[in-house]
Amino acid sequence: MASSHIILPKEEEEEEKEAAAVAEAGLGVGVEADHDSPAQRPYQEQAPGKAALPFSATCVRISRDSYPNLRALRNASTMALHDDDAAFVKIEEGDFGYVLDDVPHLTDYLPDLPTFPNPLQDHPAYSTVKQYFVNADDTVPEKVVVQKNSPRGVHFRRAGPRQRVYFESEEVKACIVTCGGLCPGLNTVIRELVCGLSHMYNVSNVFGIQNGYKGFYSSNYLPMTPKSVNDIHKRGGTVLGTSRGGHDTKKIVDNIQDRGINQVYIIGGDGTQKGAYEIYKEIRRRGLHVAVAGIPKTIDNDIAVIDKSFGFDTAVEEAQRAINAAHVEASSAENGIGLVKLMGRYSGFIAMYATLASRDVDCCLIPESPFYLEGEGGLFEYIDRRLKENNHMVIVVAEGAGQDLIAQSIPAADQQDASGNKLLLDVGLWLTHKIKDYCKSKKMEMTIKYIDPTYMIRAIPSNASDNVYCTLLAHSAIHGAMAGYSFTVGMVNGRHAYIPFHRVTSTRNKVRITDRMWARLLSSTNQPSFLSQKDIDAAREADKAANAKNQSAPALANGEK
Ligand SMILES: Nc1ncnc2c1ncn2[C@@H]1O[C@H](COP(=O)(O)OP(=O)(O)O)[C@@H](O)[C@H]1O
Ligand SMILES: O=P(O)(O)OC[C@H]1O[C@](O)(COP(=O)(O)O)[C@@H](O)[C@@H]1O
Ligand SMILES: [Mg+2]
Repeated sequence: MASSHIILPKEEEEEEKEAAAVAEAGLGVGVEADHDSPAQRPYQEQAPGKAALPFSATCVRISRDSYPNLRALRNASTMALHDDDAAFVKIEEGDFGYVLDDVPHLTDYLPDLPTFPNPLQDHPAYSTVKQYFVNADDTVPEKVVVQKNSPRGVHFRRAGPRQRVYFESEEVKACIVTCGGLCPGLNTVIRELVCGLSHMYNVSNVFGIQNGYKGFYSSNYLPMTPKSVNDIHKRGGTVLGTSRGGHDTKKIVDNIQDRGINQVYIIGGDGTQKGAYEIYKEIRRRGLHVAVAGIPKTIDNDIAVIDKSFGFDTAVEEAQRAINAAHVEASSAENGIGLVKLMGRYSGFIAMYATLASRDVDCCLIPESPFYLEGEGGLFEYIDRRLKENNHMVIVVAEGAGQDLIAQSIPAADQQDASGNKLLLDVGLWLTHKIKDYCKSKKMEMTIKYIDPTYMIRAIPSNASDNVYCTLLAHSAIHGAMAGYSFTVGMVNGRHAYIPFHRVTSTRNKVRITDRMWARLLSSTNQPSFLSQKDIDAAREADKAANAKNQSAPALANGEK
């Protein structure tokens, strides 16, 4: 395969200079392992017990010294990669600007591990599957919209069962932990991990870690069986308990090592995936035969790279009940206003999708789109107009919206939770008072009903489609761990993929107010955009800069395919 193909015109000169400097200093791309192409090493021909190599072509260890490749990755995507992470990044470059941002494999530091046939091939239920195993070289593109001459861009390793695995079923000792806030579907993922390990790979040693990361070193591990988890998907929350804080890498890995755990399944959001990455790095430093699989969870749906996080659909669906109630209350009163607060600390995906789904919402406020109350084009003016036209209105506000505005009238205490997340001021309550005061000042009779369903929404079990999604995520995670990879699993453009930890933790998805999805919302509610021409130009410029960096394709909004 060709390499060093992505050279972007913008920085060509700079690149050349850097490459020359690297060559002069005698530095370069450090090749960790050189793997044959699949044609040269059909699995069937391998001597039993000999390590099957995890992927074809060159596995490159990127370091500060192998700068051109690192630059290629940075250029091929909008990701901001820290140099500290660079030592753990595996990049493979191919023809026409193809970049594989690969996930680490056990053989990266334990090259002589034996392999075993995948027990799935003897499973009667899977005997009808046309292709038992995914092709070892299959990858999934990060961007699917490309132009004729654009480079092929960043790809991730496709998820799925491999022909050979790096663990014998009897020797697997797996553990599962849930961290961070609750989210519909946690119990379904736990259930499907336990059942999938047992049913697909005959693994019977599975343990639950209680109450998040701290449970690794402060509680007993709970044995879990398909029988003990049979019904848990019908319940909200997590049967294992969860927490924020408590991540102590050394103590966690000490316990993993002492208890002989060799597969770690970590369900949680961006903070949790950062923790999973730290655990992986420590496991690797110690040279342990342990795979780490992250399953991304966040009700806010703001985890980078993946199409959607589990539980999001359920949350949007459940939010309809609150919006309906707000609409009933508002439309039954004279000048009635229904105000619904939905979750979304940094991003307004739940609010945006719940609004678009409902059609009863007159105004949606999200963190990404700053709003103002008074004056021309402000919220009060819109409320005035809407009540005159319709006699009632429904407002949906994401909890992270308007925080700067609130801080102007309520001194922010700047408190944080155990994970270091800033504690938010209640925008719903604040807005209720502000609207009441405004109407009073205008001597306008009105009724406002504030509904906060946030914790009720995230405490319910996942809906049918999320249940299926959770099952697929759990299965993909199991296949990857059995095959010896460490990764975060997720759906990328409709295909499941193994994504490097650094990818999902280095940025956060946000609603892009310059995208068509937000325009759809504005047109469906008819609300003011609260943006001046200057704001719009600035947002466009920011997007342009991001897209210029990502030459492979213009970035699309989450969900806008
Ligand atoms: N940078 C980090 N390194 C290691 N662990 C982290 C990091 N950030 C958060 N965590 C841990 O991840 C867990 C959940 O994090 P949090 O941000 O609260 O939720 P979420 O994972 O849902 O985003 C907590 O136990 C926290 O200590
Ligand atoms: O009250 P808690 O448990 O800290 O959770 C509240 C926060 O959790 C969230 O649901 C997001 O958390 P996750 O990313 O962990 O799912 C936010 O929307 C909300 O601000
Ligand atoms: Mg978080």
